[in-house]
This record gives sequence, structure tokens and C-alpha cells, in this order.
Amino acid sequence: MQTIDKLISAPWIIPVEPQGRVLEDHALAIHEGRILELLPTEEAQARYRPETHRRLERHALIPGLVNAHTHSPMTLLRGLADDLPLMDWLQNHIWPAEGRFVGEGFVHDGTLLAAAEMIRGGTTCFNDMYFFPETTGQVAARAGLRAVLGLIVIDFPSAWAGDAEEYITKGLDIHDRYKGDALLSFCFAPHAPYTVGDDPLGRLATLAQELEIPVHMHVHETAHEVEESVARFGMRPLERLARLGLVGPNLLGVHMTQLEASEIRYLADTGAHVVHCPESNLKLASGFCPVQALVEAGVNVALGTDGTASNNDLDLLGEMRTAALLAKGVSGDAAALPAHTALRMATLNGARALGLGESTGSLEPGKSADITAVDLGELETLPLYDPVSHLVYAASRHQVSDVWVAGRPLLRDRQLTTIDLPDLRRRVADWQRRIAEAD
Ligand SMILES: CSC[C@H]1O[C@@H](n2cnc3c(O)ncnc32)[C@H](O)[C@@H]1O
Ligand SMILES: [Zn+2]
Repeated sequence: MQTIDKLISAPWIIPVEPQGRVLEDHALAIHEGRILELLPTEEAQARYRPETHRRLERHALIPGLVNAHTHSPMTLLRGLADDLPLMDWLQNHIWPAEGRFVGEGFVHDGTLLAAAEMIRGGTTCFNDMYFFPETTGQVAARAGLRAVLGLIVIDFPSAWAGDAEEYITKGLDIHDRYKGDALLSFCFAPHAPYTVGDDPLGRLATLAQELEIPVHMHVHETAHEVEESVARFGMRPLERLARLGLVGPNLLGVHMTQLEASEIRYLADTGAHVVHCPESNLKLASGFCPVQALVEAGVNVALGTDGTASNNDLDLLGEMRTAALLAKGVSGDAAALPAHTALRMATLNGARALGLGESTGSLEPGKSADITAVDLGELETLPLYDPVSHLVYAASRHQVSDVWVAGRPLLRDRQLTTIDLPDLRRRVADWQRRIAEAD
């Protein structure tokens, strides 16, 4: 008998890799934060002597969900400006509110609220793009979440930095200080082609290659963005980014609702990744990302919620369902984006896009024990013929019961273990009062 930290057993384990596999009555053996083995529960009990054995009787265990694009502090702006198209929403509502309120305190409390919501929804890793990324990283790490911090660049001054040069310098400083952190990693996050000039973009292309970190950017979010680029630069944004050396395996293009067939081929040929944010795209009426065509071309497509001011939640189970349904509607093919593919987009594809494919995104020996348990015994998911069908087409985030990151429980029986809820509620109420007063 081998002594280990933990066994978690459940009627279903969906490891995501290999694709399509569902293991029945299996257990995950976990030691020092990593998955040692997946094996039948009976065998696990004969082979291992665990410090703790979590027996889940009606649950599916899946890899922790990976939110490949969000702006976590924007939880504090949830519901502030609805039913508007992107540029009106940004220029006349969101940017003015951010100009008034964004600072370290806003980012701290907004990230804390986001962390609580993400953990309760089964997310274990998120890729963020916002001001004061160090504060987001500190809050995320304290909550026990895995976070990829976007080192933002935008040609406008903010409370965080004055110009593109300062954004880059501050980002590099954070990168150097936190390099090697167990939970935090980095990507460059130039905001969008229409807000960052050629010089900083060219510099980021070089730095991303040198430092081997991804570049995460809103690209081709709307038809207006593409038309404006053609008028201003004589070319579509993707071509401009390609000429600046940014399109390749380092790039995560977020949204990508406007894509011609040649651009889809180009993304596939260069190994660039796409982050699909279906609910934000629907709410801002930005357009439809051609997910099925991208997948067929071999592009790695991940899933993101975007921020809660355009979604308005951080619910990746819900996002999977929207993505799966929308892909069928857009392609006219009911077989487009089946449930296993949607789950893979919300887990392993996100991890791979973020350069974390070796450590998270699937339940495999050697990987970090980043795990989400979903109770499929609720009435809403009965009867049960196929657990993956229910995860994508029927379950809600309220059925997420337990979440672990690197083997550490962040949610146990729906209770947050790392976040003080009454304190969080007080902080959010305070922001609500301040923001509502100014509105
Ligand atoms: C430079 S920090 C990030 C910046 O992005 C803004 N934002 C949030 N959602 C979107 C979106 O869908 N498209 C473009 N910009 C977005 C956010 O408000 C911050 O200012
Ligand atoms: Zn965004």
C-alpha cells in the first residue's frame, strides 16, 4: 500500500484526454498537488492508503475549467451598461466609468468577486486583461486560483500607466518579479489593433518571442473594427498584425467574428489560437465567430467569457452550452461542436493556448490536480444516459460542488474555503453604492 495525500472517487471521470473517454467508477490518486493515476475505485482502494478519500456518489469529475479571456475586476461594473453595441458601450459608458473608479482597490475587490464566482462555477484557471495586473495576481493566488496575467498595453493613459512605453516597462517588471510562480504566469495583452500603434505592437512581437510568452488581444471583434482598419491602414487588422510579426503560435486572437476563408487558413497555417466568447459577442451584437470552420481547419479554439460588463457572468458551463448551440445555428449543422468538443474547448484547448497544456486542462498522470466536481444527481440532470451531454446541455453552475487547484480544495460542498464571503459582500456593497451614486 502506497501512502498518498488524496483519493477522489466518482461514478464518472471525464479526463478530456484521450478525447471522448468517460471512465466509470474510477478514482483520481493525488500526491503533492499532482495526479498520480486514474484507476478503478476498487483497485485504488487496494493500492493506495490516502490521507483523505473524498467519495462523490453522483458526480462527474472533469478538468478544472479554463477561462481563456476575461477582465476579472470588471465584475464591479456588471449590469452598468447593457444593450449597446461595442464602441458605444466602451467609449460612452465603460471607459468613462473605468476612468473614474479603476485603481488598486477596484481591481482588488473586483478580482475577489470574480474569483469567488469563478470557483463556484468550476473555473480553476483564468486569463486576465486589466489594469493593475499584479493586484489581480495577488488576489488570485491568495484564493488559490491559477491565473495568466495580461501585461496590458494601450495607447491611452490610465491610473496604471501613462503611455505604451510605461505599460510595457511595468509589465516586464511584474513578469521578472513573479517568474516561476506556481500559480501565476503571463501573457502580453495589447488591448486591440485600434488602440495600439505599430511601434509598441512590433516591440511586443519581439519580446513575446524572446520571453516565450503568449500575446492575448481582441482581434476582429466587429465588422466596424475591420472597416476602420482598412480605411486607416489600408489593410484588415489580421494582416497588419501579421506584418508586425504577431501572428503565430504565441497569438491568442480573442473574438474573431470577422474571418474570411483565407484568414482561417492563415491562422491554421501559423498555429495561432482563437478565443471564442460567444455570449459577449451575442450581447454586444458583435457578430458570429465561425467556430466550426476554424475547428475543421485545425485551429485551436478556446473559450472565454469576456468581462461581466458584456456577458454578464463568468459561467463557463453556460458558455460551453451557448458555444455548442450557436455553432449549430451558425453553421446550419446540428453535428457542429458536439458536447465533447465544447468541453475540450473549455479545458485543454484553453490550457494549450495559454502555454499551460503540460500542467493543466486534462486529468492525466503528472498534471496538476486541477479538478471540478459536478453533481449530476440533481433532478435537472435526470435521467442520465451520457454525463458529457448533461455537462454541456443541461447542468448549471449551481451543480458544481467541489473544486481543487493543485490538489488544494477551493470549494467543498459548495462552500468557498479560501474567500471570506461576508467580507466580500461588504466590499461589493460599498462599490455598488459609490458607483451608483456617480451614475
Ligand atoms: C486595457 S485593459 C482592458 C480593457 O478592455 C476593455 N474591454 C472589455 N471588454 C472588451 C471588449 O469586448 N472589447 C474591447 N475592449 C473591451 C475594458 O473595459 C478595459 O478598458
Ligand atoms: Zn475582452
